[in-house]
This record gives sequence, C-alpha cells and structure tokens, in this order.
Amino acid sequence: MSDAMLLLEGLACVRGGRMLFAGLDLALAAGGSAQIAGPNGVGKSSLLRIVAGLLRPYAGTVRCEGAVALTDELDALDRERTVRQALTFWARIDEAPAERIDAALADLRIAHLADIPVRMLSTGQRKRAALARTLVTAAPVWLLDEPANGLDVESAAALGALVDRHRAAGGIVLAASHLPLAWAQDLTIELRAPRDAGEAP
Ligand SMILES: Nc1ncnc2c1ncn2[C@@H]1O[C@H](COP(=O)(O)OP(=O)(O)OP(=O)(O)O)[C@@H](O)[C@H]1O
Repeated sequence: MSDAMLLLEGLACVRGGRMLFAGLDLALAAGGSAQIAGPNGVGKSSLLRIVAGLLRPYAGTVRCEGAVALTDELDALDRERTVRQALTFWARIDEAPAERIDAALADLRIAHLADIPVRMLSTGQRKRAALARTLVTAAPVWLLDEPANGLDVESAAALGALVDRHRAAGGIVLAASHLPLAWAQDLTIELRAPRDAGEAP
C-alpha cells in the first residue's frame, strides 16, 4: 500500500444546476488522512462520489494510485441475505478473497451477527457491516461518508483504531463528516454553502 496516493486538482462540482464547490485541491500520500467537513447539502458526499468515479466533476482532475473503496449511506448489502452471504456476494464482485470476511467481522465486532439477515440489523450494526465490506476489499484508499453516523462510542473508537492500522500500513482515508471523527486528520477541508462564500469572516 505504500504507493497509495490521492491527488485532487481544481475540482469543481455542479449538481441541480448549482455550483457546490470549485477550485478544490487535495494531496494525500500513503498513510494520509483528511476530513471533508461542512453543513448538510454542501457537497461532501458529492465530492466522495467524484473521487470514487461515480460522478463526473464539472472541472478538475482526480489522480489516484491504488484501488478505492467507498462506504456511504446507501445500503449496498442485500437485506434478505445474511451478513456473511451479503459480504460474500460483494467479495466476488470486488474480486476479494472471501476468507477475509471472518477477520473483517471480528475487526468490526460483529462476528456474532454473521448469520443474521441484514434486514434485522440495527442502524449501527448495518454501518459496521458496510465497513466490513471495505475491509474485505483491502483497497488502499478508503472513502468514508459520515462514518460516525449510527455508531456508538465504542464502535466509533474501534473504527478509529482500524483507520489508524490502515494508515500505518500505508493506506489513505478521506472521510466526509459534519461531526468530529475518532481519529486524527492530517487536514480538514471545510466546504461552505454558496451563500456564505465570499462573506467576511
Ligand atoms: N442526483 C442529484 N441531482 C441534483 N442534485 C443533487 C443530486 N444529489 C444531490 N444533489 C444536491 O447536491 C447537493 C449536495 O449534496 P451532498 O449529498 O453531496 O451533500 P452533503 O454535504 O454530503 O450533505 P449531508 O451532510 O446532508 O450528507 C445538495 O443540495 C443535494 O440536494
């Protein structure tokens, strides 16, 4: 993972005919982490989707060395399958070894939920199952959208420890959150609503 790198240059995003942000630059080397902060609707998720290649930027470029894994608020895990089956399905799509699933479930402290249908999970448990998919992919670049949402204090601390481990191994973490995160950031980019842009501080 030590070759991981993420470079955003002059990124701009337009959605619904509205410019959400422009001229956004970010450089993260192996082991780096950054938080995208700002109020609801300002464009944090949109930025992560651009980095993941799911949304086209209005302007600017994304350069990324290493595979990318996005954990967002959309429920990617099939609600009718068990946690293990749902993760196995994605492991096949993500071309990741299913043997990693048990370790990922243990890391996120949900090994006891492996055979429970996804639809029976609580909000925080579902979030941890979605994060398990990211661990299974072993992608160097983690994009975490509102990772603290739904997590209790212990789970947030466990995620913080996993992020630290990932960074120590040369991974990169870019997290979008309006809340403080359970790990230290190299830098925080504060997106501002257009009506605030240009106002005197
Ligand atoms: N498919 C879409 N078409 C048009 N506009 C969209 C679309 N999806 C999102 N938007 C708009 O883009 C803006 C930014 O949305 P985004 O989800 O990126 O914000 P956010 O900062 O992540 O918000 P939150 O903190 O609530 O998660 C919002 O005003 C939203 O209404």
